[in-house]
Amino acid sequence: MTSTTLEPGAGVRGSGEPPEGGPGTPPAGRADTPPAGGSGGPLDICVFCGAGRSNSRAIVDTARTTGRLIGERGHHLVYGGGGSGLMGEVAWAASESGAAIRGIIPRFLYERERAIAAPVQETQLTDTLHRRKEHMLRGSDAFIALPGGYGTLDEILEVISATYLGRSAKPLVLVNTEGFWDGFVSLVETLRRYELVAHAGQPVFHCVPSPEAAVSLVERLAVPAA
Ligand SMILES: CC(C)=CCNc1ncnc2c1ncn2[C@@H]1O[C@H](COP(=O)(O)O)[C@@H](O)[C@H]1O
Repeated sequence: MTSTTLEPGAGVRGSGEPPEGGPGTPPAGRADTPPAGGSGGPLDICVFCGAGRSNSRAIVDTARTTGRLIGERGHHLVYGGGGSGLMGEVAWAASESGAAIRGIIPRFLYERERAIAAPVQETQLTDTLHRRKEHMLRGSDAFIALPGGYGTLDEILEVISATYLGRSAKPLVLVNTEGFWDGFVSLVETLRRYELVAHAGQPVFHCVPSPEAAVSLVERLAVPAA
């Protein structure tokens, strides 16, 4: 059974068949003890990751493991709605382990990112990338970022900005497979060193070595919506 939530003016699309084929812990956004969350209920976990597939076996495995864990632990997946690349890997693994899945995708990306091949139960079509991010931020309890490209960076910075400006308290956890995020963490340290960003009231992001650590951390920090 699939359903699609629409923005005004958006077209209805469904979901379809499966796609083809199926280190370290750098300093987090901040080192202080995070606030207690974790009521133990199911979370709407939004996963940001690449629409491409990556040439790294470890990164593809990270995507699959993240999706699998979300389903196995009884959580729901919110993601960018694509059916190919790392997004497709997360979604199919989550689906195979029983997760409810909501895909949020701009209409203009629906075909390009093979949303028809994604195992979503609910597809939300938006008019713009901006609206997609708004829905992801508002409709999720926590965010896990896997390796990705410009779009993933954009999504991460959207959450970081909202947290930094005190407009969100939802945790963001970066999965640092093969040190993928080391350069990003280092850039943030540079911004701090030059006093162009300050410490926010809470960590603006966390960085962990594995999907297991990421899911455990969001379970501890996130507060499910009532
Ligand atoms: C430099 C910069 C931040 C550019 C902003 N560019 C973007 N902004 C928002 N979403 C995007 C952007 N580029 C790609 N996306 C979308 O974000 C998702 C992840 O993209 P990516 O593979 O990480 O790439 C894909 O659905 C992709 O189509």
